[in-house]
Amino acid sequence: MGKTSQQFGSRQVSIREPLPSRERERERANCKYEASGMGMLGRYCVPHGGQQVAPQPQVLPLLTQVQRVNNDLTDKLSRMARRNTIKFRELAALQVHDKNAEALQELQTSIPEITKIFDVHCRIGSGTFSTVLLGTLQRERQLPEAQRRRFAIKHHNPTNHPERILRELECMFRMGGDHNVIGINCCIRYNDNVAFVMPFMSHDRFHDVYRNLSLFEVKDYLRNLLVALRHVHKFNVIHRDVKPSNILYNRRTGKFLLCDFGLAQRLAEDGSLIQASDLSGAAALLRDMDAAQQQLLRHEGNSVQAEDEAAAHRLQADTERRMRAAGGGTTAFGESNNQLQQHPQYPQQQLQEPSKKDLAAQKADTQRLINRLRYTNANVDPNNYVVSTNNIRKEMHASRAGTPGYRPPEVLLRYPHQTTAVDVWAAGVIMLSMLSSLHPFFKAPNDCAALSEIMNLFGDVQVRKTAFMLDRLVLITQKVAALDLRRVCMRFRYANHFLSPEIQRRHRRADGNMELCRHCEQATFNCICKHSSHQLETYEGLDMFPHHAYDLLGRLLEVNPQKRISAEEALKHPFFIEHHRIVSGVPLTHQMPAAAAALRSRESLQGAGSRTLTPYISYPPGVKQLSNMEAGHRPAATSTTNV
Ligand SMILES: Nc1ncnc2c1ncn2[C@@H]1O[C@H](COP(=O)(O)OP(=O)(O)OP(=O)(O)O)[C@@H](O)[C@H]1O
Repeated sequence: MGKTSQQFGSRQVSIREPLPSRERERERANCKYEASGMGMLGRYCVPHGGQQVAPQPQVLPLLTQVQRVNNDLTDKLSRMARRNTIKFRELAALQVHDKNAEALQELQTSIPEITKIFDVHCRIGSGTFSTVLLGTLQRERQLPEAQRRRFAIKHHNPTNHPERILRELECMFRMGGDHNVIGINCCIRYNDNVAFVMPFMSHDRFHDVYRNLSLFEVKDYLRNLLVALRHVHKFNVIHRDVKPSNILYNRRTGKFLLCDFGLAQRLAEDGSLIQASDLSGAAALLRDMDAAQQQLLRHEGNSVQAEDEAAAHRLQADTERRMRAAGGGTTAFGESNNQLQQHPQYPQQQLQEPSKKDLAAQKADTQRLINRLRYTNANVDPNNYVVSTNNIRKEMHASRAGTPGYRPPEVLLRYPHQTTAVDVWAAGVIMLSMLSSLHPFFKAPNDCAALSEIMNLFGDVQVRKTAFMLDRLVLITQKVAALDLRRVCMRFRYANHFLSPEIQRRHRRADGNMELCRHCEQATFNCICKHSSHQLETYEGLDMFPHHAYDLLGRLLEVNPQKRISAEEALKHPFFIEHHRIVSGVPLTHQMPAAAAALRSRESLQGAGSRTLTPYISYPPGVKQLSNMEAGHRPAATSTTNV
């Protein structure tokens, strides 16, 4: 069809008219050629199993067309991605707006008194048991915004048990306002609705900061946390819910507060837990509170926020003083994963950008390790994985209060005589996330899986020994070797380094395969087993955390609660005693970004509120980049986008 031929000498040349599109398709399907390398855009076609040949003349226009279609498609896709990003943003803004309005309305209708005292601005946080809103005093309306004191108004859900509310109130009143523990200004009750008024502190979400905190900041965070725990534990109280979302940490000012005592439990002198239904102290508490309430509101106000700038200046002065005293040395600040390549002791690690394939392989490898850490045998009965070794005392009632992922082995083993060591374990889990850049580190759906996660990290022997000591027998189907905490943390934190094609190539066998450890399933040069028999790559100079950090981590995460370090002891650990050295000649602001940022002016009311509560939206990778570029940001390395 549509084909004419002309005779030129001995050669016959066929001229074909353009084919209608359906026929073109048929022709393409019949074509015995497949594009080489670059799909249909390849410059040469290769017959099946054959040699490269120049493309047929009629294939060329086809290829150009395909290229054009391909370009159009890419254009369309990126336009769609951009449209989706905008939609996501609008939706998120709408949702925030709705929830804000809803929370404000709820507070106004359930405790009308509040609106006579406070201007309530926006919602700053919400949990399972409450909604927290930002408020300022109406009588300070005439003051400039920067001088108005700010309060966090925690509106308890009416379904909250009064005992829980009372317990939280008592903890905040008796222990709060000092040693990094949140205080309370007043408590308002109207029928079955209760609101706590506390000092407001603008803070950073752990999600946003844990991956790029400097050594100095990690030390500071942990020291502050341990100071708070030491204070709480002196009162014989277990917080029971130590986790990042209950810690208010402002990276700009270095300020730190431990909050949310809703699950706190008091220990009696003999170490037994005081039962939740014991309300005998309520009358005394209310009397004491009555006396203090007026004074608190008048004098203390919101000292936290007002002190932000003063604290920042103090921080700056303090650092300058230390800088003068240190007079030089190596920096301990701001050395993050990204700075690995500039490390003086690692000059040879000029790692090139990994290709897409390498990145995919790295991601898969890391996911395999995470799966290994989180592995639970599917045949285990989650309700019957631990039995008492003591047949006489059959009951296994023990408090399980706390957040999954932060519960220590003694809680998972249903041990009734729990102590303040419960909080120390949770502090260890937070430190583990910081050192490994993996958060949440433990992510089990139930207590049985949580115990196997702990076993996958510390080995079955450790857990079974502890269980036996606590009169428990753990039933396991498979032995697990203990892992080395430092190597595990570094494997996650410096994944780019360990999985870089250069390093992998260096350790590959002659047959091109990588030798793997039988236990941890990692390459032998980077075996993460605690007792490894392989020849390991030395890490000297690679890690920003000193050995002391891992020693402290191991003590906080001691499986046996009776051997676990206390908050008081942990504060004396060499990790906190080491001096921070500052490089002379380098501007302080470059060494310690927090100090520089602290000099910025105070945030606006809305700004402070929205920084504290910004929703997370996960975008597909392409979309995320677009959204960042639109917002004028550099593409972030995180999987979530701050909208
Ligand atoms: N004083 C404060 N200043 C600023 N923000 C606060 C303050 N207190 C609480 N928030 C914010 O409100 C959030 C929820 O507070 P809190 O943990 O006390 O509530 P909750 O209902 O007990 O939460 P959860 O269910 O997580 O235990 C916190 O994560 C924090 O972001």
